[in-house]
Amino acid sequence: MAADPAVPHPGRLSAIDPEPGVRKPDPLLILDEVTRTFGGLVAVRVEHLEVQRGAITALIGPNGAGKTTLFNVVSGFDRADDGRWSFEGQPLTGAPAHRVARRGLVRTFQLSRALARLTVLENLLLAAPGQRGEGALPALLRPLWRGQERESEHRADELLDRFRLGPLRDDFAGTLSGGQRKLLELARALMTRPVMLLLDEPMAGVNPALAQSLLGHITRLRDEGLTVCFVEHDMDVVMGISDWVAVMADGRLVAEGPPHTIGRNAAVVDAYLGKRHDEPEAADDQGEED
Ligand SMILES: Nc1ncnc2c1ncn2[C@@H]1O[C@H](COP(=O)(O)OP(=O)(O)OP(=O)(O)O)[C@@H](O)[C@H]1O
Repeated sequence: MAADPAVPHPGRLSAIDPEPGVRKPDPLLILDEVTRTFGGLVAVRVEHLEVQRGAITALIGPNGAGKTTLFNVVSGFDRADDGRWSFEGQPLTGAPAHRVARRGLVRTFQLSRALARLTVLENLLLAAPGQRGEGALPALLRPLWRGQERESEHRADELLDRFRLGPLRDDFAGTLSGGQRKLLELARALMTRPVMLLLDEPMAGVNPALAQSLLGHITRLRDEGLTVCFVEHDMDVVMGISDWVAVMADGRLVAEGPPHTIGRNAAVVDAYLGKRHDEPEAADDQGEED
């Protein structure tokens, strides 16, 4: 992927007011009044959020803040109760996952048990666009698909080289280490040449050496023009690679800003410390398993 000169450098974000819901110079994803409730619990209530094109945005917040639910809603794996969102200037509200992915907004998933039983290469080919089904029409179109399959395999090999997974091409995905699985998840998401990636805790379970390499891969993808939004608990990772940080607490967007401003933001300190003060240590001892 070549760098697109039309993409404003993410550094331009540093000139923006660090306010929740602030307008961005080139928003790729825009959310308005997005609400998701579970029974009486309001898991997400985001009034306005813009994600800048070509930047790495970290979505942080204490446990239960609504980060994953927001990812699920936007990527079409869950439904919102209310709200609107658009991607590249076109409405995306309520679109199912496969249509969201086709529009170029792709999220990574942890390797499932079923995928662990396939080889690394098969995992990538399964993520390729236009996977064919069974039946008469597929049989008729087979010659067309051969070309597409060659193209998918070529793309898969490019990605395996890029992430240094080439030697593991024919190994079962289930035999990979935690870090290698994360690389495979990233490679799978890139098979469709997305415009924006949603990564849920990309560093979880990755050893420090591979974490550095993974961070390098993510920043290089950003430098090539990809927009990245990721949920992460590790603040070193957030500080290390993000251009912008959005903070959720109790379903709401409570703060936004460049990474260096976030630690001293009162709403962020409240969100994290308030949570701990609300939950006395004794409660942990009596708590149920989750
Ligand atoms: N399917 C569900 N059914 C009921 N409640 C849910 C469901 N999914 C999420 N919740 C609740 O919604 C709230 C937000 O959860 P969510 O997982 O989005 O938070 P999070 O910020 O991603 O947390 P973590 O950092 O711990 O993953 C939590 O109170 C959670 O218990």
